[in-house]
Amino acid sequence: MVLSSLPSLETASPAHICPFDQACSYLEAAAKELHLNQGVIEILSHPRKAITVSIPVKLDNGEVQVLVGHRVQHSDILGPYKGGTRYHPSVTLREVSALAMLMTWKCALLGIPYGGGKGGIAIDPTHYSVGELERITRRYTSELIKDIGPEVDIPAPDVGTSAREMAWMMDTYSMNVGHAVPGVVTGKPLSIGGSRGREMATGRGVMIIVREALATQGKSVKGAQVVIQGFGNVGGAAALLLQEAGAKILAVSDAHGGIFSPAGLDIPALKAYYAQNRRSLAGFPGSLPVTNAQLLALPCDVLIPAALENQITEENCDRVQAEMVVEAANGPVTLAADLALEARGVTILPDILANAGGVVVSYLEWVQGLSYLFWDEERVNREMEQLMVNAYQKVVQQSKQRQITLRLAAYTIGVGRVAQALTDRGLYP
Ligand SMILES: NC(=O)C1=CN([C@@H]2O[C@H](COP(=O)(O)OP(=O)(O)OC[C@H]3O[C@@H](n4cnc5c(N)ncnc54)[C@H](O)[C@@H]3O)[C@@H](O)[C@H]2O)C=CC1
Ligand SMILES: O=C(O)CCC(=O)C(=O)O
Repeated sequence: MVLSSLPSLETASPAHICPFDQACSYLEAAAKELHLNQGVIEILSHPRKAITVSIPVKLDNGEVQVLVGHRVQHSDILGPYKGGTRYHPSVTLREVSALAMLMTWKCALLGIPYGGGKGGIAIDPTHYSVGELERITRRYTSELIKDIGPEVDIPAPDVGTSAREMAWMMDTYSMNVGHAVPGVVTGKPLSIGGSRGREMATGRGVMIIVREALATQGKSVKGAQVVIQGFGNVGGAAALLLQEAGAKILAVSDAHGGIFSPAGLDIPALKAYYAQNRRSLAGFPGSLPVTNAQLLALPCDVLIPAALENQITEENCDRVQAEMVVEAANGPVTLAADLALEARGVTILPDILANAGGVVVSYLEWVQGLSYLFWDEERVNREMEQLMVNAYQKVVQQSKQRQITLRLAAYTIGVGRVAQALTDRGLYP
């Protein structure tokens, strides 16, 4: 699949910045630093397989709609393709391809035996009933039946999906092959072989990276002032766990806007309010409204974009006042903004490290499934923390040794491991 041959319409992400081109730029920078052979770079710049499917769905009112879904399998050099499934209107083949490539480097950086993949359907899930979402998910899974599996490609939740969709995927796959196959997805409910700790895992990993990064700078998470964009699975969990660790959460937001409190938000109370208030942050007692643009510009120690890509751009990065940006989302800082922030001395903890807690616990879920064992949450959290801290330390060490940014350091480790495996397997032509 040659991505450059895709229609030009596909190159336009919401912010008109192509996530796949950006992902390739980071790959090229890492390859240059590592003096990789051009043939290796060529191979790694292309997803191994990109699948686009039509998903006809009968709506509750009897109408038929045909949706578009993708699954991109970037690399399986180190193991089965692994990565989430996104339901969001901005989903395109190029976006999914970029996210699949990030998964390859993320899994390699964390030292887990997976390649990289990602999938998605271009829909706003809030516009569909639960029944419609189930039919959409089952049809999408059926279309991918020959391309996924516990040893082939293992989907997980991402934006707009959760354990519920993973259960539907697992059930559809299992019905098609004729027996239960829990290992075809991770992030599934506990009742069908999910892992304790998976729901909070990405947020927990973010908390660990914030804590470690502050400690490296001789600072403590206790009292650190934190601002978080996105209050979903990742942002919500990160807010809760960072507050538990002693940080003050000054502001949070979702797609509709945010709230701010100089005294710090009470996150458990806010979560209860959000659930009761039809998932609206507005009007939380003691808070002031902020727009997403204002939120990114609030003075704070740590800014955590935990929503979508291309949020901190060339246009708004001058207004960012945080001393540290921790990428809980995938690709929230554009390439141009990354360079500008680094030049100003802002520390950026890159996505492939900062949000890896989710895929690490997905891996632990898969390992528990393969060994027919269920660990308690303490063990899951402990094993995940060990892998996260280890990866963090390796990134810091690489950054110091090579005098490069933390992002380039993370990429050189991830890309370097995949390139080495590619060469050792003899796949280099
Ligand atoms: N769920 C997971 O385990 C993992 C997720 N990620 C990444 O974390 C990010 C968030 O994912 P989840 O929390 O799972 O998704 P989610 O669907 O649970 O939550 C997304 C949140 O972002 C908000 N949002 C959407 N557009 C926004 C905008 N323009 N401005 C501000 N907020 C906006 C939504 O309202 C929601 O609060 C994504 O980039 C995803 O790829 C990364 C690793 C694992
Ligand atoms: O848990 C997983 O397998 C994938 C998580 C994911 O999509 C991500 O890290 O971006």
